[in-house]
Amino acid sequence: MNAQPPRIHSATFDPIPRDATPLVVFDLDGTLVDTAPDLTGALNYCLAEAGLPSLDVDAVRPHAGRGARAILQLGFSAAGITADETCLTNQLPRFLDRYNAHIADASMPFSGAVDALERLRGAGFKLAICTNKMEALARRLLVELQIAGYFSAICGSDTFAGRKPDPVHLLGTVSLAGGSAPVSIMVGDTDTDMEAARRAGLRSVLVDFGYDPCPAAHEKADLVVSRFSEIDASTLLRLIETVSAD
Ligand SMILES: O=C(O)COP(=O)(O)O
Repeated sequence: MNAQPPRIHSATFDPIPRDATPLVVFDLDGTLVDTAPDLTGALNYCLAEAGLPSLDVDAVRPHAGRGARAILQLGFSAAGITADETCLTNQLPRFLDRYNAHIADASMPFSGAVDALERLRGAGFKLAICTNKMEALARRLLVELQIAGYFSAICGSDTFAGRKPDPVHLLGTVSLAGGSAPVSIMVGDTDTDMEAARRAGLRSVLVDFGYDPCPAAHEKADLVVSRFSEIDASTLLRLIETVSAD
């Protein structure tokens, strides 16, 4: 692959570094990969052990980007039980063990996601992951789906001192990937992602097919897309150029 990195023309758009390679930072759950089926599987395993009814994946999907504790809480409250902190803390290792062992049984990249990674890499973009999943789980999922090799950095909720929407998480990811915030774009599906981008000073793209594309997320996003085919190099470069034009 001999594609030259796209150049951002600094004569018009200072202070963007002249030779900076643009970076696209992807959220994972609900953006790049539909992880809801295996998260639901881990939840239902815990519910079955507790003698409680299972939940359908469609009931879990809107909550699937909120982390294991929130998913467990959902399952218990659907059975009419308010799970307190002790209950959640007890259930968490069971949930995570089960999820770790079945992390890619049914989870799949969203339609067009792998083509978009291929296209952007071919156009000279760097790619990274910034997820509120634990880093080890994120790495395992990406390896099992055979897409880990696309990313210059894979950063989870425990990689840095803060997690999204704390800008430390996103700026740390940009730094580890060898990128630069003014030429980096966050692609995500929730208000947490859009808020993180805003606080870190990155441009943002909201995918509206994800788990929680709420009105607040729409309001903060610089661009909203409904399919991966809309995420192409020229669209992203135009978005980057508006940084210093604002
Ligand atoms: O697991 C979570 O808490 C959410 O993960 P995400 O940041 O990839 O959406």
